[in-house]
Amino acid sequence: MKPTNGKRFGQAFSFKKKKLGKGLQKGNRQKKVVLTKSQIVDNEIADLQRRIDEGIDANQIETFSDFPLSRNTLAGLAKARFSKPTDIQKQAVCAALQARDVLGAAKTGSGKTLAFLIPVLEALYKAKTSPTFGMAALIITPTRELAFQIFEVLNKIRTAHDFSANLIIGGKHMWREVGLMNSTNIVICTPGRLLHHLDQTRMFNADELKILVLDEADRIMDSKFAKDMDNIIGHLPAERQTLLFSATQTKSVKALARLSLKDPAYVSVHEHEQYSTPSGLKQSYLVCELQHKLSFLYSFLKSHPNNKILVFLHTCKQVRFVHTIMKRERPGMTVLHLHGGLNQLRRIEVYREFCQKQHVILIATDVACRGLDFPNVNWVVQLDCPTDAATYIHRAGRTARFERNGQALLVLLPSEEENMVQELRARKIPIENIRVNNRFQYDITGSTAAACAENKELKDMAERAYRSYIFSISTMKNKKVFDVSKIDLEEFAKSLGLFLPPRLRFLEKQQKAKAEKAQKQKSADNGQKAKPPTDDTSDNDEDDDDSSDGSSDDSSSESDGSSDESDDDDSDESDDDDSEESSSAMRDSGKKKSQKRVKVKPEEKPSKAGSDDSDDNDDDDTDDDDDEEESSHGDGVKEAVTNPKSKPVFNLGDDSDDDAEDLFTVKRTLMPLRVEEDGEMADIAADTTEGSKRTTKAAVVKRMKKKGIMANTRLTFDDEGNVVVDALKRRMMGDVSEGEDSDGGINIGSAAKRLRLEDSVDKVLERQRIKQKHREERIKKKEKKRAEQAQQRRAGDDGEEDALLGGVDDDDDPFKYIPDPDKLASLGSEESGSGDDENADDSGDNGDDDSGDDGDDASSSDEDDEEVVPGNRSSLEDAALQLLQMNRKKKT
Ligand SMILES: Nc1ncnc2c1ncn2[C@@H]1O[C@H](COP(=O)(O)OP(=O)(O)OP(=O)(O)O)[C@@H](O)[C@H]1O
Repeated sequence: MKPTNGKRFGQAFSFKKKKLGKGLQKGNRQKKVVLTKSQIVDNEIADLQRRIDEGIDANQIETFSDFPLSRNTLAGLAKARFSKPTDIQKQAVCAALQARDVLGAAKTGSGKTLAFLIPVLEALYKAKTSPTFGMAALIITPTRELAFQIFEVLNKIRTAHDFSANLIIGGKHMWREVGLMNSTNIVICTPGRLLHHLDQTRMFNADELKILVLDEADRIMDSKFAKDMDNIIGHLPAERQTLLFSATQTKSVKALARLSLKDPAYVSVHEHEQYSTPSGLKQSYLVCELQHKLSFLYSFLKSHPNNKILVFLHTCKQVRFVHTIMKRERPGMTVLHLHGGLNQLRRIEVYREFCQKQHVILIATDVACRGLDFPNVNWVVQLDCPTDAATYIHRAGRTARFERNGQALLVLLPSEEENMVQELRARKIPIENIRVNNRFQYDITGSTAAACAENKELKDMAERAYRSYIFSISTMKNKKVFDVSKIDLEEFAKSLGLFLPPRLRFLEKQQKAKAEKAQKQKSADNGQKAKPPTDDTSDNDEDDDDSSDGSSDDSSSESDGSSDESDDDDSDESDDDDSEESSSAMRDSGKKKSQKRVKVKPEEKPSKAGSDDSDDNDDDDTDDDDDEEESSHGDGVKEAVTNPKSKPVFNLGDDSDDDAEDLFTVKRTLMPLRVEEDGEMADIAADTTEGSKRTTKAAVVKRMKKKGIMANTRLTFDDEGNVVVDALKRRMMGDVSEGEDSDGGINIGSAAKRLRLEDSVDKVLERQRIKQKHREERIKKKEKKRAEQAQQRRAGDDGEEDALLGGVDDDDDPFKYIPDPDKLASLGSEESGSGDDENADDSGDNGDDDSGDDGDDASSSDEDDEEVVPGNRSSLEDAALQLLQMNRKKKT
């Protein structure tokens, strides 16, 4: 019997023909059973489940088709050219297909991504997820780049499935993501952004979630993300499958309990191997002083020209600076940088560029340390010591991936060597010590200093890099390895091109809090009475307040030191930047200047300094408040100034706290002295320093605006203290000064323009002033000469003498011979053209003479003035010239 709807039947039949194979077709030809697509899927799922229930032996698996996987997944894998599963894939996929929670651990580059992506596709397929279903799978990673990479792998293998997938990683407009969230089956995200959506996006929920994956699970479950993760987990249904993967898997019961895993399968394929790092990875370390690191890096890059090199540093600010310096030094390869401070687009661009290029250097924070699968990296250089062995493993694992070879080099400070190497060896990391051949070393310290000297921006970068590094070291948990007291700050600053080490307030605070704590402990131990109420006690109270706003608590401020992985990049010391810039700018002016300034300080408070000296040996000193520190630094300052090398190293131990404080406060004492010159600015600065509170530049500008003080203006005062308004200057300046400030603050562009103009106006006026002075001198000389002549004549002729003397003495005005300008007004109007010419000439002169008003110029213009002496010319000429003089006088 022919089907009523031939077309439909034909479709169904041809589909059946295609899907069911020849044997089945023959058998069914008579019955002609029509299966819908949905039924075929159901049958396939049932068949897969049956195979799974029968049991899968990971050891029997050779190819992906040996797994009970859906045809679509197998097609995707084949299309992406994955045929043989790796060890972790065999084990983890088997466990996950049995719907178990999985804790997967395997060496870096061993294929963990596929080990969780395959179960994700299968879980969704079995749940018959359609694009409108909502979020059924959630993959959480610590970084955006890793999320992006997973998304790309997923896109390769999901081609035959029709699940929707999307990246939710921030850096895009929220509203765009909102649209995506509700129509996406597989969401790949970073924790912060996901939480944002879970909390704020209407209609978005995770009720249909089938499978949760945490890639780099140990990182995601550690303290940095703990809060976010707890909140996220609160939004997820309890009934779900959970897969955790990492090269350094967490076994923390506490962390796992938070995820409520149910009888998880612990899959650790390399647990019993001799080493925890890939066999193709050759690892070595060398010891290098901090101040030589930059030169070492440059030497290394120069000596490995045709390589792909990944360099790790602690903080974004270091990365920015080192990247700029390396680019300037031109090591012969493209230099890229990657860190959390870059915008999303740039991050992805850099990631792609580094993947694509063969000979390239990438300087990065730990944002690039986990999971990223850069192809063919030859070297991983850890220029800053990793926070712990796990970070080392992840960083080094960016090379020697999936059966390839690679080299990892770790650079350690002498103070880091012993404990770090011990820690690495305890984690089964084979690492050997190598030495640098100094013959092949370049030294870029000089060129870095020169670059910083000529480029303010670079110098600021260097300062930030300096601070952020010290901050990261001082907040590291592992105090055995990271000891800020062992850093030679002065030398380190020099190596970054800085003349003097920038001030480190967070360290001061830390020290203060530490000392306070120690003192409290000490007095508690001794059962001593509290100190008698002196100035000190009130000071201590202030200290308590101070320390409460931040770093007093060591443990709370401790971190892993690196500003990196998540999207909240270096929040670290950035607060200091603004407020410290002013002090750093001051330090630019050099040691000589600072010597002058700091010497003043002890004289200002001699008695206090003296009293503090007496306490110097007392541990209590370290509890003193800011004022006392300043005074007590009097001697320390002198010492530091006369012998800058005397205390190059901070010693944070009890005995040497004083020394460290001395060095710190060298900079602090400079602060008020610098601003004293600036009139009212001094008040502001004094206000801000008095209470030991630092204000930012922005705050100072605000206050200046409030007080109506114009920035970059010079006020001149007369003897009575009244402001002298230079009318001529105003006129010459025109209305440029009016446009100086914009509503939003100082307009740097117009301020600079105005200053330039002001400068040239000053030059013109100065030239006028000098001319005038010379003129007056000449006139005086002539008067004197005339008086002498008159005296001589008087000797011979009394009558004549009277007349002459009367001519001089009757009137003190030396310009008596100049006609009344009003009388000459009409003449002047006729001659005004010549006056203008004169002006034009003057301005022309000045225009040429940028170098200012040296003697030559003055004399050359004086030649013209010689002719202005009255009496040598006709009365008309004289009058015109006198008028000119009048014009000039008026102007000045
Ligand atoms: N079965 C496979 N066949 C061929 N290549 C594979 C296979 N599985 C993974 N790879 C390749 O191995 C490389 C490393 O894979 P992957 O990034 O998943 O490693 P990983 O274990 O997650 O590393 P890490 O611990 O650094 O995150 C990738 O380039 C990937 O394409």
